[in-house]
Amino acid sequence: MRLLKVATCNLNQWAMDFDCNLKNIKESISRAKEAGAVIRLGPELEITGYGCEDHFLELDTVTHAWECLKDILLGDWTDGILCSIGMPIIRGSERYNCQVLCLNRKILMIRPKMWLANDGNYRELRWFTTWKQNDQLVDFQLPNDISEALLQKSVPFGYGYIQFLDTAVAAEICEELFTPSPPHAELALNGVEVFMNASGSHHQLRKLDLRLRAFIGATHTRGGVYMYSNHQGCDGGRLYYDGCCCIVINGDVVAQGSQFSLKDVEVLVAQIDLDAVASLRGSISSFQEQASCKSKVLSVEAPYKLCQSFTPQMSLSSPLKIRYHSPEEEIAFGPACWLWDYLRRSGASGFLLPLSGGADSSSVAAIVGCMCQLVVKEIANGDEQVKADAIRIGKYVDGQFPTDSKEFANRIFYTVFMGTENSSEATKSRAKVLADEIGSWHLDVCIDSIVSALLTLFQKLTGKWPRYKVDGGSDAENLGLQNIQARIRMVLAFMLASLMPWVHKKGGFYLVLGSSNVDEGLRGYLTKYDCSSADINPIGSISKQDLRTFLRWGATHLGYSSLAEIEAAPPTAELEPIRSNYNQLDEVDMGMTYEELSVYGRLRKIFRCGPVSMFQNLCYKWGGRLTPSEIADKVKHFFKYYSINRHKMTVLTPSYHAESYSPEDNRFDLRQFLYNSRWPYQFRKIDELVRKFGKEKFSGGGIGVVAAGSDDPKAGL
Ligand SMILES: Nc1ncnc2c1ncn2[C@@H]1O[C@H](COP(=O)(O)OP(=O)(O)OC[C@H]2O[C@@H]([n+]3cccc(C(=O)O)c3)[C@H](O)[C@@H]2O)[C@@H](O)[C@H]1O
Ligand SMILES: Nc1ncnc2c1ncn2[C@@H]1O[C@H](COP(=O)(O)OP(=O)(O)OP(=O)(O)O)[C@@H](O)[C@H]1O
Ligand SMILES: NC(=O)CC[C@H](N)C(=O)O
Repeated sequence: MRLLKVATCNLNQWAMDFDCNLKNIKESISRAKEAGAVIRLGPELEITGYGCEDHFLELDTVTHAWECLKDILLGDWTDGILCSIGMPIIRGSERYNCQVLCLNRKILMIRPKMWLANDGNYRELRWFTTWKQNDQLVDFQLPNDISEALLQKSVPFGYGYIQFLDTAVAAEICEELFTPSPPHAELALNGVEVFMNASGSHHQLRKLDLRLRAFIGATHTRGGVYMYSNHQGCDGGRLYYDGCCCIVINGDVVAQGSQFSLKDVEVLVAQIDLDAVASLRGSISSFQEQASCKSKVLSVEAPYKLCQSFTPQMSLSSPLKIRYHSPEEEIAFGPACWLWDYLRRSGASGFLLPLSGGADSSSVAAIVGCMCQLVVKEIANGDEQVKADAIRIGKYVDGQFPTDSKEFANRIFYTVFMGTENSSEATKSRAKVLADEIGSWHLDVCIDSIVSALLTLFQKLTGKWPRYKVDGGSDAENLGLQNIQARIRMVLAFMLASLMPWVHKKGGFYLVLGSSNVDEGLRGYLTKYDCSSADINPIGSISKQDLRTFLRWGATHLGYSSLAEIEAAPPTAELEPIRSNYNQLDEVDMGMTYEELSVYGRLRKIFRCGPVSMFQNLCYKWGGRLTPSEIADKVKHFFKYYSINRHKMTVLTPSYHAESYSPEDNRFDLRQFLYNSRWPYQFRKIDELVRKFGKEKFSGGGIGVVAAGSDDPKAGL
């Protein structure tokens, strides 16, 4: 037997905070060594943090990364353990995203990334170039001060593996695994038994199985040990890196780390028998055949042994049943962990949420409640960092710390209901009941006097007093009156967020939370610069449908029973007067249901449909119950409002990225914001198709879109 103990980790790095990152790296190495591991794998670009973006263009960033690496190599961290450490490296005039493989205070090899992540949220080609000389390992001259400090002049740089005396080990960097022709395939034929995948990969709902299937697929039919390490947490942007470090052998997961956690460092260790890899490979004839005529990959010799032979002191890690979170849990825990990182790193004293008692703001309130529960739980589990952060943010004194999530929420979470004459008692009371269940500091204010002050001013200016439509007013008057209420709420929310800490003698400021969902954004069913404008939004890329199932789940699993009643109520903006024969309803206002919006959203973004192909697909999907002409009207209606309102996406509050159909304009869904909203060419083509096929019967088929849940097979692996 060749017994090998390996360690991988989830690290909560913060882009550009070198001290924080170095501390976490050292902690993970220490824990790996304590556990007796001889390999330690860390996440991609772990020294700088993954999300540095244009900071990678600064020479300082690369220099500081070398300084941190030098610090690690001058200590005893790498004694007896192969450490794979991620950092940017400049060679000549090219900048690479690299894994630096170190052992016994020396660098054995530098492996630059060959296939960069460059779609969706990723833009690695903006900062790095790919390593293209796959048949070369070149000599890399270490920077002078590193070279002097380590007494090492140069190191092999390029694509290859490290040949130890008893096994072969290679890096495969994040996206490389997901390419059509991944390096591990030929590395396995070259005898590499251990693959180390350093990753910077973000959370997206319902995606974990794609990632796990890739690790399993990589080793199931060709044998091997697959180690995966990832960042975990908010490293300064909209993404939540969702950890899930794991170790897989021959297609079996033998160690699986957490997906959502408040821990800064999580180390996972497994003990495996490499003879199981050799034995599997030896039993597959096709593997033997391909290995015997493989194209050769270069290697670096390392005259060390990593394995132990058969000994009673070691046990073997056995296959685990993979744990998946339900989508409802993902909505609760992902944004909750992201919010915690944001809060503790922003210097704020808490959150303030305009709580309407409707589904969206109540979902945000529930997520903050969930965050408070996680904090209390983690402190009870002995996490000193979470405890220190919670004491600082909650302003606990005399050795006190949070032991009850409601009490903690009361210190750091403010909710405010801002009613008008159009608000119902039902929503006002739902907001209050939910706030009580969560424990937030709840305020209830009536803003009618501010609305009428503005209208009085307007009357003085123009001599006019606008009326609602139900009272005989025009569309413009009706919209104007709604938008005043909505925008006053935003101004008041920011005022309270800056002054309430002073009122409560706390100092600091509160972060204003936004609560518009992905569908409202897509349709533009929100007032620009109203309460949808906030500091951050944990649900900005989650669909209404997913939020509704989350609310039902939260009523029992988070213990906030009022969420069930909130979910059951029909969505309404309550910006127009309620009359015996009129009640403003979202879906009536929008001219489409939230379910339809989800379908349009997925077809537009995930399946890259323009108006014509969306129409064609929907003819197959909905053709059984709607005529082509009805479908054409729906598609045109959607594209008209999507394009009229696209400008609102340019000022969307920064939101947790959770959904691949997000219309977020700043980073993810890059499009123009001034459209010809009549789409004359495209709509004419649709009309031609309606004329041609208007009487035909369509049934079944189309792109496999369901309202929620179906997704791009590739996005956000
Ligand atoms: N192409 C363009 N490029 C840049 N800016 C453009 C623009 N077209 C209009 N604009 C600007 O945008 C303004 C129109 O947008 P906006 O002011 O948002 O107003 P608007 O979209 O007309 O109205 C807001 C809609 O959101 C609905 N709503 C539903 C639920 C809740 C809430 C809420 O707020 O709580 C609101 C409300 O019922 C109404 O239908 C124009 O007055 C103009 O200033
Ligand atoms: N009466 C209110 N009190 C406090 N905040 C409100 C009130 N009405 C609306 N808001 C805030 O404005 C946001 C946008 O209002 P809108 O009516 O569109 O709600 P929504 O997006 O349907 O969300 P919700 O389901 O929370 O009502 C809400 O999410 C909420 O944060
Ligand atoms: N950092 C990367 O290479 C990311 C790759 C891939 N798209 C992912 O989400 O995992």
